[in-house]
Amino acid sequence: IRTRHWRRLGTIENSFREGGDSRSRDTSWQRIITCAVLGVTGSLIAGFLVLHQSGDGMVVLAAQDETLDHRFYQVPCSEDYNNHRRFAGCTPRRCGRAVSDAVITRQEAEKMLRVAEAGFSLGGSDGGASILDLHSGALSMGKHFVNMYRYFGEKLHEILTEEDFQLYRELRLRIQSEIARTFNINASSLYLTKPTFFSRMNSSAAKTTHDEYWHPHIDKVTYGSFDYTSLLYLSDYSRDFGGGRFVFIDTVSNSTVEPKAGRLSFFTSGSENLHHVEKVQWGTRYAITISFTCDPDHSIEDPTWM
Ligand SMILES: O=C(O)CCC(=O)C(=O)O
Ligand SMILES: [Fe+2]
Repeated sequence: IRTRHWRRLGTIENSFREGGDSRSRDTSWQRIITCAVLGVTGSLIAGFLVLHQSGDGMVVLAAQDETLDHRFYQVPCSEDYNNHRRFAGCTPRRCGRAVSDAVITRQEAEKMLRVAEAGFSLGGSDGGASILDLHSGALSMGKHFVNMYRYFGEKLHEILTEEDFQLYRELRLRIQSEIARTFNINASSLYLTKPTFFSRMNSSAAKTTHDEYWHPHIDKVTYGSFDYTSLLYLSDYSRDFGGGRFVFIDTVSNSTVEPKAGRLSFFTSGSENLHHVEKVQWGTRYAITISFTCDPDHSIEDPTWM
């Protein structure tokens, strides 16, 4: 029902615009009909927004208890992309946010969750946020990071298998195709970039600034090379953890994507998509941030078993 409402909103917005144009052809009947149509569509939009707002006034783009095939919400692109080299066929011309529960299966997410749990079992932050980066080997450890490939050496073979790396690569490729399809760009002009990492968040008090995952930020500003950000969730909001919703911060109202195991959320990385993660209140939240750039100079290889 929600999906249908969402699609209908697009249609309503279009009819709104067409309604506006027709006002210039002004017979009084046309004006009366136009006013009536505007009134009805206005209340429908208001109704829609009420329907999709959670108790705290947040618009819910994707609720944990729904399964979405594909939902896209377009937003105007920011100027950020003009401050960097532009790449034809890749640099965003169409910006927005997408959510799909149909790209990655729950079983695949469960496998990745096991990889995350195994990796984090070797270390983890003293505060509320740990990261594990298969590319650089960075793993949170107490108040610092270690290079797990160097630190654990051969012992890692007992924890991370060749198969885990293969699955990671397979999911990454699928996500890349989905981004390309959604934003109408070439999948081959998109490159994996860093940082790309597993995250584990809980309600422990922050011990260093690295634990403060809840600050609003713009990925392109924070990480530079990002053009498209994707997030793959490995656990369920309200079942595995409380708080910890992903929030897009907009001028009129904020909107949330509630994490769900296997849910893929992706968006253009500029300031059109300012966001943050709410503080986790209880439980543990696992996700993977997989980032893409249009700039081949910033591309990184898939991690391999060294
Ligand atoms: O885990 C999330 O939902 C978002 C993480 C994030 O904003 C980031 O990695 O830049
Ligand atoms: Fe982010």
